[in-house]
Amino acid sequence: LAICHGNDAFHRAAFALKRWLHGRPRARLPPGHMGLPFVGENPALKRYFRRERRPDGYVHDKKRRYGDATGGLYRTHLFGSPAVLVCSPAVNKLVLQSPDSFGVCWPAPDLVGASSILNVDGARHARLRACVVEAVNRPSSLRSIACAIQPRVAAALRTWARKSTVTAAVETKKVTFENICKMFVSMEPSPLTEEMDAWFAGLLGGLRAFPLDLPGTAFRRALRCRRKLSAVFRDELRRRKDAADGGDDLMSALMRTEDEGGRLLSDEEVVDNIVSLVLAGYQSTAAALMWAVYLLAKTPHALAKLREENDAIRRDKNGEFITPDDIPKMKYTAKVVEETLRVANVAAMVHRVALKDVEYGGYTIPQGWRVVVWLRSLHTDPNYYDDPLRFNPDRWEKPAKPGTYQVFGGGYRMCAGNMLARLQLIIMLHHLSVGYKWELLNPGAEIVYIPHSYPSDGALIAISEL
Ligand code: HEM
Repeated sequence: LAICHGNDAFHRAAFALKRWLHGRPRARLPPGHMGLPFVGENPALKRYFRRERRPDGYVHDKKRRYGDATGGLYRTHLFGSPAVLVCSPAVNKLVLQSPDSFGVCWPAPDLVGASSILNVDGARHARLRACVVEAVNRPSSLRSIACAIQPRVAAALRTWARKSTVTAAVETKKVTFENICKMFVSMEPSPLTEEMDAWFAGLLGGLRAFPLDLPGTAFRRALRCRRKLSAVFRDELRRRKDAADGGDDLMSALMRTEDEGGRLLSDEEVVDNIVSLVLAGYQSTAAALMWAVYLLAKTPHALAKLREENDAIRRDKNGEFITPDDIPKMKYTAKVVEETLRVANVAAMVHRVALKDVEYGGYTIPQGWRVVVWLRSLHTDPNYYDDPLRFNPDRWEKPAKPGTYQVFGGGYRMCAGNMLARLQLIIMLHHLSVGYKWELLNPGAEIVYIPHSYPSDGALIAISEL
């Protein structure tokens, strides 16, 4: 305890000295605690997530201890850096929508890719973002994507039923990866894509690990996986250029992207972005699909309503696949999608760094400190959602209170694939609800929250055709 207090006092003193030297002695840090030297509150965070299995307890206990009057700001030390944790609609908005004050901050930028959309700022970011949004998030592109991915989803579900017992987490990953390979680089499943899947898992493991480039570390392995993935995509790029075959997918859209001076993206930029786009869109979507399967199995009345709506659509369509034109009619399905995303909290938090001292509510977020935007605490706060841990699609009869629904982040870096993620959920919910019945084999399986939230058995289900 004495060491903790000593560490906190040290950081407060360093802050006070700096403010005093800058002639602003009255500036205050938000309330909170810096935890242990070097590791900060990481062990406490792990305890809440891993041992106590109540991830929201970390923020709720801070609110209880230091009060709500802070406006949702708490000082801490997380992921190797002094940090301010933010967790209210107003302050989240400030952080996510102020590019001049808060920049992107990845623990390992090399793994993400130096010229990736996730890493760059300013005009470069805007240019890449426009390209990605155009290629995967606009109604015109979603129409062709719906055609391309639906047969695979329908076939995957038939395979699940043939096996009769499957682990939803494994199967949703498989079908999502196959679809992403198809949409982004026109690759069909092959032994190579299977290897790539394992390399992406290695890459993701490194992003979550301490960035220590030593033999045997997850980080070293992730660097190796990234190099292999870059080599595969570089070969594909070269092949397209040699054959003068641009293709019609996300890679081709990146290959056509120009800056104001008419300069095309370099090969490195295309490759960096393809790697990070797969990374951004793959496991997140797969996890959301798995949670939909899980939550519906636990909520039969919601599944019955979903089935009723989708049966009617199927009858209207005479067995043809759905298109984005059908989506406005799928009102209950849309509620299931939003509620799944709210409860699943696939992206629990996002990270920024303060580019300058920022004042908010009488406190200072110091320049250079990490800012952890705790998205999930909004979605599990009873002030914003009645009985927040209950899966209740009907709650979407009314829209969420402003600023309290941030499953895709917000502002100029809000998820560039949010409509694509929603479309994939809608397509799977449609085919699953009209064609199959399923039940959880371990309904009481514990929920684990590290490295991300999922039932400990991966949602093992028995599934058969209706
Ligand atoms: C359920 C699935 C998904 C969830 C929960 C999710 C969540 C998020 C969140 C919270 C952010 C904001 C990160 C930040 O502010 O730093 C983000 C950014 C991003 N996401 Fe998603 N995402 C999902 C699916 C996808 C898909 C399918 C794509 C496909 C391309 C995608 C591409 C991106 C990109 C490119 C960004 C960075 C945007 C930018 O910096 O301008 N995401 N996502």
